[in-house]
Amino acid sequence: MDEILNELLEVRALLKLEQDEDRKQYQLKNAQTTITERKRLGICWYPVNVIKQEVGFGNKVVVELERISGRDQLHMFQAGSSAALFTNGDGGTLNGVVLEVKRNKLRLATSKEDLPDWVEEGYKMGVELTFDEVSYREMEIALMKVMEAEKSRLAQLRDIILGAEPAYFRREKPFTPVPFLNDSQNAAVANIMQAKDVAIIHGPPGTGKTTTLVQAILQTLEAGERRLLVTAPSNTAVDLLTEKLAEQGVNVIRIGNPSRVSEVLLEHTLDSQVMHHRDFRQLKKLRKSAEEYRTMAFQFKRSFGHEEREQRRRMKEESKRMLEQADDIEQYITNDLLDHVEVITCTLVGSANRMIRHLQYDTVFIDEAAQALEPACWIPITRANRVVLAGDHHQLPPTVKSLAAERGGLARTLFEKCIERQPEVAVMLNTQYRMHQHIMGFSNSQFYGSNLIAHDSVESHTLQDIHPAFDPGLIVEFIDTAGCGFNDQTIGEGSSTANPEEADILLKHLVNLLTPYEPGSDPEGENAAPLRIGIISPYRAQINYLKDQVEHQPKLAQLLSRRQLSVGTVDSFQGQERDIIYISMVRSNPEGEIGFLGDIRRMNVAMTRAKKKMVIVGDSATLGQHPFYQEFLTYAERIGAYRSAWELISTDPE
Ligand SMILES: Nc1ncnc2c1ncn2[C@@H]1O[C@H](COP(=O)(O)OP(=O)(O)OP(=O)(O)O)[C@@H](O)[C@H]1O
Repeated sequence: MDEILNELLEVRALLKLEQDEDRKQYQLKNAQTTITERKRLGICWYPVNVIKQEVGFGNKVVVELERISGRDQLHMFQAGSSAALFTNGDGGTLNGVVLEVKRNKLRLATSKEDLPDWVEEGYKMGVELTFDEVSYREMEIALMKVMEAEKSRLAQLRDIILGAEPAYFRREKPFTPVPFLNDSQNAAVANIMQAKDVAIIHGPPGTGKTTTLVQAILQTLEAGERRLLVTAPSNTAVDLLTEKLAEQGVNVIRIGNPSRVSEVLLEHTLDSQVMHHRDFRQLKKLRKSAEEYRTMAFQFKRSFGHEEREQRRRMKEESKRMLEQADDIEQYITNDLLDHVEVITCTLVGSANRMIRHLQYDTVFIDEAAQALEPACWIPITRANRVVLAGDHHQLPPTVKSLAAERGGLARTLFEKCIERQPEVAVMLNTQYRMHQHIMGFSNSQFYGSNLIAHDSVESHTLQDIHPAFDPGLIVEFIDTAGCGFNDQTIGEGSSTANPEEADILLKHLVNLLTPYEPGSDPEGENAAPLRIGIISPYRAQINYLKDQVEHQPKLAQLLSRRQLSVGTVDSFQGQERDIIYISMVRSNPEGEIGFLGDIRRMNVAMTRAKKKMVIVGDSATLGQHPFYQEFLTYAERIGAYRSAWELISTDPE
């Protein structure tokens, strides 16, 4: 027991380090720069005008701001960001959360029921992003709850998930397989239905993890559980699940701000559900009257006499009284909705949102659990009777900014701990629907114990299936630049690395491959989709170079503008797939220095994005000094994927 408490104390200490580092990086970027610089960085708009004020949830004022200078410049504001309105008139600031951003306007939900006087007094104002302390505070609260739990359900879940107590399953419980799921997917759903405490879906690339998770949620509802929480660390994943559940006719409410605007998502936000409630009209009427009183009150400016000030005070009070009443009605509507809902969806931190933080759930589902910080996972678990985790601990771990926290193990997830200490709670999905068997082969042997199988529909598919003009050729190619005299170069004070010559070889190969293909000539049909290509590199400087060069190749530029070609970091491709993937390894030096190519989980993500063709360009002499890449080279030779870059160089007309 003490061991578990010590472990949690350690996690708490690491989280503190991370918070300090995160804040430090934020402050460095923000506070030590001038307003002009902050504007340039896209974290500040200045000056802005208040073009509208209204009353939002909890009687707090929502202001709509419009930027006056720097219009249409790129910026970092997005729904959900913490931001503050500020003035250098009297140095005031007003904290809030961004609700919505539209080109040069944004709506800020402030933390106050009344705007401070400086807003009305004609000072120049700006709005800027602030450091997000809320997430850290919620993680800290959750960790404390977990550590303090005794003889409660939370205490049991903590001990089971962290491996100190066995997990219990009702294996005798009958389960009817879902007809369109494969055997391992059905086994994962059955495992969830029979689990009393915790179950894990381990979903390697392309194995239908989302499909399986959605079916598990439907089955759980069918079995009579009411009110489930479905969460993930990222808004994108939460949005996807919300849409899929809504599609299945589930009564679902999305708490928090969706990351994109879609009809289905908007319809399922709490705000929208409140608006469609039968008692909403009453609420609206009260808010409107309150607004009228406020407007009247503001007609009495400070400079007027005692009588007017008194009037202003009375009207503001009346307005406040009405708003309180409106708030009660809103609370009633919200409770009514949350009492009857089947599934609530939100991010991990969002599960501590004040609208739902008091709720308990029969089952909490956490998707992308292998990418979430442990303390963030505890936030929803403190509200759970049962927990289901889904993810793949062989793909990207969560990002940790503090080197000390990372070294201390903060990137080690709850998913990883649980699957290692309680392997029997997990079922691995073993059939993948993405990669040709040669593309799957290496990752399969390195990470999945060779237990993955390529489904019949993909195991031998080739580019010819997309377009008859393609030569089926090799499915996997390793283009070896060893001996070509290339060298990687450090860019920007050691922060990134590039290898332009390697990039040129890569693009030359791609242009050759695409010779028989005319953009826009893709076969038409119900399931036909245009060819899609991805170029991945772990290094930002290399990506910048590649992007620049792509613009100079007419066909590639055309594909880029048709969104059939994308160039990006490994992280930007997580969860995605392309027909063709090129990977630029960059590292090429006599010291065998491979930098963060040594992060093999990141490389596993890169190597499992391709469906029909994967081309890796790199220097075998440098890469081969690392055992993982040495094995890759052996694999490439075994399947006949090895080629020397000389073949490409010698076909150069120059
Ligand atoms: N049982 C199945 N039969 C046929 N196709 C399936 C099956 N399960 C999943 N698929 C297909 O596999 C693809 C991936 O499914 P899904 O999006 O659920 O996967 P995922 O595991 O969440 O993906 P990722 O690897 O990005 O995490 C989809 O095109 C889906 O239609």
